[in-house]
Amino acid sequence: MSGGVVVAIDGPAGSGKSSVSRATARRLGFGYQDTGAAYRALAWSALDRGIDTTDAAAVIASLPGFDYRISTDPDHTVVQVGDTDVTEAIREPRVSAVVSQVARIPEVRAYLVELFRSVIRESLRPGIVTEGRDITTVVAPDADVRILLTASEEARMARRSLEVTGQSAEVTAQQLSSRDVQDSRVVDFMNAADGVTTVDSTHLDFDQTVTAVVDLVTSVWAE
Ligand SMILES: Nc1ncnc2c1ncn2[C@@H]1O[C@H](COP(=O)(O)OP(=O)(O)OP(=O)(O)O)[C@@H](O)[C@H]1O
Ligand SMILES: Nc1ccn([C@@H]2O[C@H](COP(=O)(O)O)[C@@H](O)[C@H]2O)c(=O)n1
Repeated sequence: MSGGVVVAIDGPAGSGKSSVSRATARRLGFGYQDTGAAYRALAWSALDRGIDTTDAAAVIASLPGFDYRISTDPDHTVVQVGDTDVTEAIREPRVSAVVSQVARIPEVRAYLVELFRSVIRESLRPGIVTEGRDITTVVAPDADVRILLTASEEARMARRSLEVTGQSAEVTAQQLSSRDVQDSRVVDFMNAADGVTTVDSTHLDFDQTVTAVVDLVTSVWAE
């Protein structure tokens, strides 16, 4: 693992993992790794190449040609597949709708877990915040700080609806909920594993949530 502080954050869709992790990394001068971006980029790439995302063998066959890059600078997160900047495209509802289909394939998970670990190992900053669904349990179970970031389904849906334009709040809420149902068949990100601290942001505003996470990290860092 990295010589710096490793912070692992998991949680359901819309719990604030990416925005809170990025803000935490900024405050602490750490790197930031969004692992969902890799699953999204693989799903985007499959759609782009006309690969059926329900065809596990075809998705697995696409892995060796999957030329994925992500920067770990929290001020400048760019996601690329080959020469294409897919930073925005991977957030489109058409990608969110199929990403769980590629994420449930064990070979895909094994491949990406190794990639995530290498990013953590190669980080040159004093620490790195990595967020996703299985970071506290599979990718970095020995991380210095392990957090499950939660919020009630109502709060998560309301926050996500504020972001998504062009479709009704009901459709957005339904997509978020169905993605969680599919994803939780593969990894448990609703319950904190042993040694993982839960931060429930339901009644916290954004800054209070970031402060809660930063405080947890600095309490370990100061030791
Ligand atoms: N404590 C909070 N209070 C209010 N809004 C918040 C809070 N935490 C996060 N948000 C907002 O909620 C929205 C969803 O957050 P974010 O995209 O970081 O979630 P996520 O867990 O990464 O979601 P996904 O897994 O779907 O990518 C964002 O608009 C973010 O600014
Ligand atoms: N560690 C992870 C991270 C993500 N996934 C899958 O990717 C999807 C998109 O993730 P977001 O964090 O951007 O919402 C998510 O729905 C999972 O299917 C994963 O399996 N493990």
